Amino acid sequence: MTQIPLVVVAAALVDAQARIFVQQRPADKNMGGLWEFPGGKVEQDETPENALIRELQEELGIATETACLAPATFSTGDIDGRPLLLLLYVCRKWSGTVRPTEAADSRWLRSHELFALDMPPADEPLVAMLDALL
Ligand SMILES: Nc1nc2c([nH]c(=O)n2[C@@H]2O[C@H](COP(=O)(O)OP(=O)(O)OP(=O)(O)O)[C@@H](O)[C@H]2O)c(=O)[nH]1
Repeated sequence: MTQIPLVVVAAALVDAQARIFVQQRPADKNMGGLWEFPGGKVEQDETPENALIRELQEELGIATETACLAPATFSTGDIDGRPLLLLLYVCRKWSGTVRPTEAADSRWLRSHELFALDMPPADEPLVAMLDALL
């Protein structure tokens, strides 16, 4: 049976030094310990951009808006047997200070440094594309 993909949105926050924010998933979560871009699942009746704005507020305490979210690339994969569609946006403008609320750890890294991180399989093509883009 064909399943509707789970849509997950994520942001590459890029600072003035061209560093990208990544955070480590808590050990007790699905894919715990892996590094990822902030974001999460798009809920019913949410646009992808509104979902990402909400997740950035919840996870990092920052505010941004749709006009500051540039669609960058996407990848596909699966989560527990369900197809995954992972949408990555680049965001260079937000208000507030990035303060992770849920992450086990976090870092600001140059794009080439992301290759050394242990990330979910669906993030690998995103990292390669980001490195080419930035
Ligand atoms: N945020 C985020 N999730 C990712 C990335 N790559 C990737 O495979 N995922 C997967 O996409 C799913 C996102 O779910 P989540 O648990 O972070 O989302 P959420 O905040 O809505 O979760 P909740 O159900 O705990 O409220 C996870 O299974 C996660 O492992 C990524 O770069 N960022």
